[in-house]
Amino acid sequence: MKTIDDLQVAGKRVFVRADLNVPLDGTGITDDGRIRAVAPTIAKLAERGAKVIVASHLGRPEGAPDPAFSLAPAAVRLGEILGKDVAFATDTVGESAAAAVAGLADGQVVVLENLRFNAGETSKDDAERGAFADRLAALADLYVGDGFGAVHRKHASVYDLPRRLPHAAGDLIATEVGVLKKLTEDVKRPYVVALGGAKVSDKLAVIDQLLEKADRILVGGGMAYTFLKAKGHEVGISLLQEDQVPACLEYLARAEKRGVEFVLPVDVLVSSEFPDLKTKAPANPDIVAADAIPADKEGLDIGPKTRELYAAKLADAGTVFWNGPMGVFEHPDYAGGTKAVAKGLLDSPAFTVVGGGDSAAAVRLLGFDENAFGHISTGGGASLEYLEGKTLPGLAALED
Ligand SMILES: Nc1ncnc2c1ncn2[C@@H]1O[C@H](COP(=O)(O)OP(=O)(O)OP(=O)(O)O)[C@@H](O)[C@H]1O
Ligand SMILES: O=C(O)[C@H](O)COP(=O)(O)O
Repeated sequence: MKTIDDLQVAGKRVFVRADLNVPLDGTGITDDGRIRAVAPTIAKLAERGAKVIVASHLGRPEGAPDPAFSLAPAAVRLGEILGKDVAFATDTVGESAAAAVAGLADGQVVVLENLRFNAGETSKDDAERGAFADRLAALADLYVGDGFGAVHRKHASVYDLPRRLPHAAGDLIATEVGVLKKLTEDVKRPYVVALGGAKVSDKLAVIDQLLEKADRILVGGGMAYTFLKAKGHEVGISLLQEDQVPACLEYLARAEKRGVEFVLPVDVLVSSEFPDLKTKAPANPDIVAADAIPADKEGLDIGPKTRELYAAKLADAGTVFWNGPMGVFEHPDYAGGTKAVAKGLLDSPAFTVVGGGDSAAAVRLLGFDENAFGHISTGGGASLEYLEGKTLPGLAALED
């Protein structure tokens, strides 16, 4: 993969595909880790005299503008981090973007509006995606891929655009790939993987491959309930990927056969409603055994016995990879499981990697020192798929 140092950027319009998909509380950014992570690449390009065009997705708007997913707050925050004015275009390939790019002097930066306000960005139709990539390509002379969190997506700005412009990997992608590569080549054992979070359908499949690599897999967060269901337990109104129940059964059987320790929650915190993340009003959850979730309740965090169990399972690890919060950590009543696992990582002698936008944010928001972990990856799904050994569209496009 070429790096920024291989590009002559002075005076050129350089399109930087970043991942500014940061957690928002209304319109306020609750954790700016992903913006800080890509800022050095943007600063370097600007210092070298590029006209820098930053583009990203935020959330999952459905191919049309939605103010709730505007990148405007991220542009403001990027300006604060860089210590310079950052322009903002109110569209991605329309008049505002064209005018903003045309108005850039060397060393200036513009952030375009959310790429996913355009249906072409995420389209499964190659021609539709290609047509959108053509319009993006018209804005720039060079492409720098640095949105590591999105490299597993075959999207126009990630996969099709680098095929249309001379391209290189940004410094964040280079660092991320460097660390994760080590986890695929040379892991100190026991290798423990902790999985949680909410993107269950995306992430269940990685277990298939992890069963070949990990010695122990701890499951929490929204991911746990499909496994509990597979074990024959009722999960009430918890997050459930019903169509994956047979796959989960197969994973459990294979884990046993291969001698991979597969650890599920023994107790959970439940409530009849999802907590209010804005007011953070007390949720007063109940603690129930994992095989006794009431029909009208939802599991929202791992319980105290599970926290102790997972801490013990992390204590002797040689390597830990953790993706996905153990519960709805954004609410204080459901942050305990995520806190316990974060502390378990820090207390273990292992080389620890935390992956994922929300997982990394959780670590910081819950007061842990991010520098105490071996590596905090900006990619959740992306890092998991990398560890799975998959070809990631956004990395393959940069290698070509
Ligand atoms: N039991 C649960 N039920 C519902 N949501 C949950 C549960 N446990 C965790 N979550 C939610 O999972 C979300 C994070 O999941 P996600 O899979 O997006 O992780 P991530 O670290 O951001 O990875 P990525 O970078 O791939 O998005 C949090 O917002 C958290 O509230
Ligand atoms: O948060 C992430 O994992 C990345 O920003 C990718 O977002 P996506 O899962 O909506 O494609």
